Amino acid sequence: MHRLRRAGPRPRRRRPAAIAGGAAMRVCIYGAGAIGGHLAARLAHAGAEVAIVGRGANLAAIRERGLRLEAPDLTVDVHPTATDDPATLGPQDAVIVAVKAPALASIAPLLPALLRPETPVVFAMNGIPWWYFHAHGGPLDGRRIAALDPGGALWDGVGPQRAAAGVVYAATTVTAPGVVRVENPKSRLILGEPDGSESARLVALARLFEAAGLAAPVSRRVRDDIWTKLLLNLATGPLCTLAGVGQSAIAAVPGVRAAMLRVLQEGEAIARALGRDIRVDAEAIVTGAGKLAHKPSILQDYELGRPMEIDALLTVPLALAGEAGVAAPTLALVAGLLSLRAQAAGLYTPAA
Ligand SMILES: NC(=O)C1=CN([C@@H]2O[C@H](COP(=O)(O)OP(=O)(O)OC[C@H]3O[C@@H](n4cnc5c(N)ncnc54)[C@H](OP(=O)(O)O)[C@@H]3O)[C@@H](O)[C@H]2O)C=CC1
Ligand SMILES: CC(C)(CO)C(=O)C(=O)O
Repeated sequence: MHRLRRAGPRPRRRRPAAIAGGAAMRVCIYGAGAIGGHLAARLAHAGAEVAIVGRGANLAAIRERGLRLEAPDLTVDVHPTATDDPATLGPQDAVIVAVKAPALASIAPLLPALLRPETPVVFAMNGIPWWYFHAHGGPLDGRRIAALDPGGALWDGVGPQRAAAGVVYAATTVTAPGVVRVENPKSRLILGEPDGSESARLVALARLFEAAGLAAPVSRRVRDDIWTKLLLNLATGPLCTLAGVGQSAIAAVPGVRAAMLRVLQEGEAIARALGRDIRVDAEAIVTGAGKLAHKPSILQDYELGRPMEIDALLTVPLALAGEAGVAAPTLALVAGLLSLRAQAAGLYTPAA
């Protein structure tokens, strides 16, 4: 039994989605930190068959005491299957990867043990994904991004045809091993296929998350969603990390707020030059970000001495801006400073 403590009125317990044949959908969450822990806890609480691949102190705590989610709408302790060896879990109906981008190369060889020929792999991560140009169409179709998939381990070993996007809106922190706190009241996981189809595999997964109390729309234009989310990361992550404070603190300083607005405008121009149909309300985004004390995950990484997602969040978007002939001087400045700081801390090595 899960121990429950809920904030607010008791939500209706929904039945988990089922796959063809009536069996419960087996989902593996690879990487049980802030985002993976949040997703796994909701699924487990809703009764889905969820297993976690984790490591270290976090895994030890989940095995010993279970996983605790503290979200505005739900506080719950769950006890999902948790392991450091994906081979012990066997093939899944869906895999959700929620590690930081620099960890992808090391997990790539271990993912196939979780896969049947039809198993989708959702990368619930920030930034430009390694598969971005798969099914993109146009002259860039099928282009690989070496900085995000060194040696092609994911493209060749997992395959872009399995890949799907997971765009996460949830300001989340691991506050202690096995304990995940979500700050914003309305979390969201936008799912999307690279080819824009509303596939049965994502619709089934979306139903599962919706049943678990997490909004999970399936987007037909998920690259637009990837960029819209990335703009928020660009406006918050680097400046918070340079200042060593959370979002509300930077947004309260007029000069920094102005830089956040400029970064959003530059990011939007890059996205539009790449064909994305997005138009953001920069003022509203900065105001919204400034309401949360949240330390962006890239700052969390810096403070905890973990490899930082500089390539997926900054280097690759800036390289794409350069190719598209879009000037992004403010973004280049904050990215350059952050890169230097990350290199000095031994948390990032630029590609040669
Ligand atoms: N936190 C947030 O608010 C948000 C984060 N995101 C994005 O979501 C993605 C995940 O971020 P987040 O959850 O914050 O990151 P965390 O660092 O909190 O979680 C990642 C987890 O993966 C584990 N991990 C890394 N490598 C392996 C491995 N080889 N085997 C097993 N487990 C492994 C890490 O273990 P260890 O701790 O030992 O490194 C950690 O527990 C990132 O792309 C991030 O940018 C998106 C929206 C919001
Ligand atoms: C919550 C948000 C948007 C903060 O920048 C994020 O994605 C992160 O922490 O990485």
